[in-house]
Amino acid sequence: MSVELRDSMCFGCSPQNPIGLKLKFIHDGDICRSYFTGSREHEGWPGIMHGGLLTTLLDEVMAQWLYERDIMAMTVEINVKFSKPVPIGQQFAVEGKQESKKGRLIVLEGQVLLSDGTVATKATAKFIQVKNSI
Ligand SMILES: CCCCCCCC(=O)SCCNC(=O)CCNC(=O)[C@H](O)C(C)(C)COP(=O)(O)OP(=O)(O)OC[C@H]1O[C@@H](n2cnc3c(N)ncnc32)[C@H](O)[C@@H]1OP(=O)(O)O
Repeated sequence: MSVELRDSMCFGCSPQNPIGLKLKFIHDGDICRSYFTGSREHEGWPGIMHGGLLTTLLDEVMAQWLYERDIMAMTVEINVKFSKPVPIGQQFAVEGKQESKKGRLIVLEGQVLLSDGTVATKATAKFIQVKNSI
């Protein structure tokens, strides 16, 4: 990898960040997937995952999809549709995959899936490829 994340304090994935989400990723064909179980610290409305945190989770799996493929890119836009509440205390999956690429602009799609397979949240994000010097 061109940019070393080992010493990073990335809020999404660093194991060293004491207040981070400490996400781990599974690269399954053309999908990057992570699992998360929210607790009281992650709620907005009582018992429900905070939407901003769901957005962070989606942004992170999409960024990791790119990172796994040695593509250094930064999020420039993200659109999120929250269709169903995501309860805390129950594991859910967060997935990302590439939708298109044109020049430096890469569009990815993401979704949050509840344990019964229901799609609770959908996202589309635009990333711009940057030089390997973030
Ligand atoms: C892997 C572990 C880390 C995971 C982290 C999770 C992901 C993140 O949170 S990233 C952090 C949040 N994002 C940021 O901070 C990005 C802030 N933005 C920037 O720094 C700059 O916009 C940057 C560097 C991305 C691009 O700047 P720059 O290189 O000057 O590009 P710029 O000329 O503005 O745009 C490049 C092209 O993209 C296009 N473009 C830019 N934004 C958009 C957009 N929103 N929609 C469509 N096209 C766009 C431009 O029109 C331009 O097109 P063309 O080349 O045809 O003229």
